[in-house]
Amino acid sequence: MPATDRQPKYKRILLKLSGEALMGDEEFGIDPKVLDRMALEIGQLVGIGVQVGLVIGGGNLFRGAALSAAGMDRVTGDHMGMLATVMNALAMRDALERSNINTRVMSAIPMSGVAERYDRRRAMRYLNTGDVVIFSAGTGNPFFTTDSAACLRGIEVDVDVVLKATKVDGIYDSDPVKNPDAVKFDQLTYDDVLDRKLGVMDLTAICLVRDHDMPIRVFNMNKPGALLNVVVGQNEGTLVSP
Ligand SMILES: Nc1ncnc2c1ncn2[C@@H]1O[C@H](COP(=O)(O)OP(=O)(O)O)[C@@H](O)[C@H]1O
Ligand SMILES: O=c1ccn([C@@H]2O[C@H](COP(=O)(O)OP(=O)(O)O)[C@@H](O)[C@H]2O)c(=O)[nH]1
Repeated sequence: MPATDRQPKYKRILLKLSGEALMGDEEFGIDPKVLDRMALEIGQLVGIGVQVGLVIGGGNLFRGAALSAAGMDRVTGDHMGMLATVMNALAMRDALERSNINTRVMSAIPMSGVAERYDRRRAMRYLNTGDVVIFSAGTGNPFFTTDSAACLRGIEVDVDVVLKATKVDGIYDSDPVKNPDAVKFDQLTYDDVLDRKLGVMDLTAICLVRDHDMPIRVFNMNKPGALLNVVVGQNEGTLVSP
């Protein structure tokens, strides 16, 4: 069925893409083919009238915790990680705009001339007009992750659901990358994720969505069409809700 014949379940979403997803088969950096594929899939959502906010990680470039383990000051490492997310956001905007999708990059760290400073009300106006808004530089603070930034921005701009796109099919009873016998869940509560210490998202992010009853769906972005399936209400991945 063409994408345009499918009715969206959500009016506004926040899609979180991990930085590593942008690497494709490379060891580091950004694979332009992956960006183009993601732009195509995001364009399908815009095409059926869904308002899309995006948060992109920075793990394909720098992670504060890894830099700190190698001897760097942690806060400096986290600043580098946040700047990495801005680079990814600029690359994604470029790919989206080449697909004729109007895109705004906002940054939690003021960066005049490169990205607009994050402003909630302005972001909501852009979303209302159908522009994709990329929220970059995480929360602007060290010691947080872009999963937390995605949940924070999603709650702030009042999305219907936070979608965490990852490289596994959902949330399992243990890490499926390490345990081939791991069993996938279709649905979990926030407390299930916390009590069972399921490592797919950091605890700060889970606590934040739990406190605000914001549903999250974890799904595999490497599966073609999965994003559209999620948005039209099909049972992809794992739903975490109250
Ligand atoms: N219980 C679990 N269910 C699903 N994935 C898990 C679980 N525990 C750990 N993971 C790992 O979490 C990763 C998803 O997080 P993601 O943010 O996409 O990656 P990263 O943290 O490497 O950027 C998966 O690739 C998977 O290996
Ligand atoms: O609010 C934030 C968000 C991110 N980061 C830093 O940016 C890096 C990249 O983000 P993340 O690890 O979440 O990216 P992903 O795993 O999604 O690629 C993190 O490791 C942190 O060092 C941060 O300090 N504060």
